[in-house]
Amino acid sequence: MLEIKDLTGGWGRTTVVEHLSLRLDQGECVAVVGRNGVGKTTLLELISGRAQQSSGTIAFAGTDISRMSAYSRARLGLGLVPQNREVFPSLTVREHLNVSARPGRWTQSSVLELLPRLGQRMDNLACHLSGGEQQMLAIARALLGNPRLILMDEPSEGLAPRVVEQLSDVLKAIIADGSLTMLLIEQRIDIAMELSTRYVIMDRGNIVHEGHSTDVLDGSVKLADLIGFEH
Ligand SMILES: Nc1ncnc2c1ncn2[C@@H]1O[C@H](COP(=O)(O)OP(=O)(O)OP(=O)(O)O)[C@@H](O)[C@H]1O
Repeated sequence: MLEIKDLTGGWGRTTVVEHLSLRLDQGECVAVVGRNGVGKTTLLELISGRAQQSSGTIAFAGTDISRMSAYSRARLGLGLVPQNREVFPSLTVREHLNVSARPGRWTQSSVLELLPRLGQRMDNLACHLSGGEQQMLAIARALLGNPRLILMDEPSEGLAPRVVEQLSDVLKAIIADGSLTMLLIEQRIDIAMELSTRYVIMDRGNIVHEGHSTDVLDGSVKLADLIGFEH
């Protein structure tokens, strides 16, 4: 469903991702892990079309999207939940949900069933929501666009532990639903491994290691050692 070959790109003239190749199959969740600044966000932004690709190809559902605008990629079925959420402070929850809706599996009622808290906040401005609620709103908005592939950038970042647990349950439900493929950046390794079937480790703009998440969960692979975290 997504086939990235020899991808190089970054921001302006700064190259961040170099000669990276990655393949995602329909329905799987792949976790991207690695230290800060190794290019995980840039990889997602290259796929979504908001960073600048200088060479290589990105094929999505059989179409080469390398030269397409971010808007056209979204229309083809690429959804993004960006790192800083990017909700509009002066729009209400209801307005966010109305603006992003496209026909498909996810409707306003199925999204609110998954995220009931948002249903109680429909007429609140996004700027009056807590960090966790804003994250749920960013996820709701992406789901309502009914993407085939969702790119999720550090969803748990900055959230209180209790909210992180709720978020993890929401992501589990989305994956279990089976209608989506997910590429997930998540610094909480335990959550990333529970949600994903495979992981890739990035370092200096490329994938340096990959494997099955169950090997990390059962302790046969020590991910922290491979990533080079200081422990
Ligand atoms: N929107 C952006 N505009 C310009 N430069 C960016 C942008 N996002 C990231 N960068 C730069 O790209 C380089 C790689 O950062 P990136 O955020 O991709 O890494 P990361 O692995 O996601 O790290 P982190 O976990 O800290 O987010 C950094 O030098 C960063 O400053």
